[in-house]
Amino acid sequence: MPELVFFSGTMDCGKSTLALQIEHNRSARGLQGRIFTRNDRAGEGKLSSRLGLVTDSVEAGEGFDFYAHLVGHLSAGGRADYVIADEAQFLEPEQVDQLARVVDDLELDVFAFGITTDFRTRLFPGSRRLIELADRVEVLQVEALCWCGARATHNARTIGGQMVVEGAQVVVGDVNQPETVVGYEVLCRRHHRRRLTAAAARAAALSPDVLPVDPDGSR
Ligand SMILES: Nc1ncnc2c1ncn2[C@@H]1O[C@H](COP(=O)(O)OP(=O)(O)O)[C@@H](O)[C@H]1O
Ligand SMILES: Cc1cn([C@H]2C[C@H](O)[C@@H](COP(=O)(O)O)O2)c(=O)[nH]c1=O
Repeated sequence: MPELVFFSGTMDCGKSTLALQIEHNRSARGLQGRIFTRNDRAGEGKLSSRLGLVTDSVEAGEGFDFYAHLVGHLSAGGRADYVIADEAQFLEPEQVDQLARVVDDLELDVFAFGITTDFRTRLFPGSRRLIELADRVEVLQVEALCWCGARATHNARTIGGQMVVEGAQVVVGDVNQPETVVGYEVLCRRHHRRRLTAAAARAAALSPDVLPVDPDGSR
């Protein structure tokens, strides 16, 4: 039975790498995939991983119709054995519905990859719809880690090195960026709640201990 599978996790946990591996293993056996992405850091029409691998893809931008695209491709004599959709958090809910229809009506496996929640810990609309519709939701085996060593479960956005909790939901960016640009850092929930990034924790550790206040003012 074909399936809609959602591989989800934080930023930097290996989702795009897995997408490229699935593509590699299947194409090595003569299968042909249709690869889609949206707003990849490497640019339009690219699916890239931090391991340096990149492949061409179809940009599934605003209003793009997956079902119509695949029906058009197949009707024109094209082949499609499976579908990969990376950065799926950015998809519109209707586009996720189209992916489910691709599984059910065109009988193709669809592998979607995306981050679950945004920098404010809220579900992205595309991820929400995938959780609602997917046959399976898979959490990646490689753990991204918070600076404290705990499993990273949340994504923080930083501007000028400071964690922020206000701003547009979508700002394309990366982890390990210089302080001057918008960046991201993966954290455990405890440190996300306390807004304690690696830099903030370092600064706190370096600052001199605050002495207890002397109640009668004699010290
Ligand atoms: N220099 C490196 N050596 C080994 N592994 C690396 C290196 N750089 C990145 N990685 C691995 O790649 C992962 C990020 O992969 P990527 O597919 O780009 O993540 P995602 O799509 O989830 O954001 C990291 O978690 C790490 O495991
Ligand atoms: C948390 C968060 C992330 N983004 C952007 C930043 C990146 O361009 C992608 C995630 O890509 P990755 O391959 O999973 O690292 O999403 C965003 O726009 N808004 C957010 O809140």
